[in-house]
Amino acid sequence: MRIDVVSIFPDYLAPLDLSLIGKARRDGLIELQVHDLRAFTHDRHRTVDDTPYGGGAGMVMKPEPWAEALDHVAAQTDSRPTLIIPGPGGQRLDQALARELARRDHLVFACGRYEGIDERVYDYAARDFDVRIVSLGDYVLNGGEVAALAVIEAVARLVPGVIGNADSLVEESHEDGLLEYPVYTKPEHWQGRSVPEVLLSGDHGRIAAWRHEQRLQRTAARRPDLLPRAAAAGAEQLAIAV
Ligand SMILES: Nc1c(O)cccc1[N+](=O)[O-]
Repeated sequence: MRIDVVSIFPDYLAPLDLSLIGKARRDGLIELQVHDLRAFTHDRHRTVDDTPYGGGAGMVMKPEPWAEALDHVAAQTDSRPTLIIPGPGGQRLDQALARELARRDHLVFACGRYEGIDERVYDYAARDFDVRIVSLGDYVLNGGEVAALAVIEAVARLVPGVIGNADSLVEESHEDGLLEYPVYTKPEHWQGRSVPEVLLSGDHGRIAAWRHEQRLQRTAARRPDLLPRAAAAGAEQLAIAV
């Protein structure tokens, strides 16, 4: 998978050099390029914003640098990349969307700042990209970089080989609609609290059943809104939880 990110704060994406994503880049599973939007300006002040037509507070990101940046990225590929523009009005990121995006060959992230990107850029980009607006949630951020980091992590970890043990992807929260079960490690007894006996039994059938029951109970207690989707996804024994 190829990922490009365009931002006026390229250092914001530095965490993508770390941990599993960083290793995936070094292993060649993911190719990541971060581009400074100001590299696509031509004035002395490297201007990327200006006052909004119609008045109002704040500044709007100028279309010209974005057009040059997107043209630069599009020229590097024969495919039609998916352009993800993080924004509060976008499709909410969930595991299903992460899985969908993980099937794409080339993701490009346009990280807006200020009051946003000139609206004409969205239309301009549709010539070379499949444009998707994606939101982390209904709250206000100062820009798209945090969202880009979250989407990249959620998507990149689904790329085959990025997570060493693919089994760990199976019973994760939201993968089949249910939250994940509680986990424990040594010591067996800690602060007057002990590991559930079933986990020490060595009976894999009992352990699997207990873990599934825990997932059902946790989902019913913490996120009952997920139960209908879990039922549709085939999470058995939902009758116990509802
Ligand atoms: N919510 C928000 C924002 O206010 C600005 C950029 C991106 C997002 N978002 O992805 O959720």
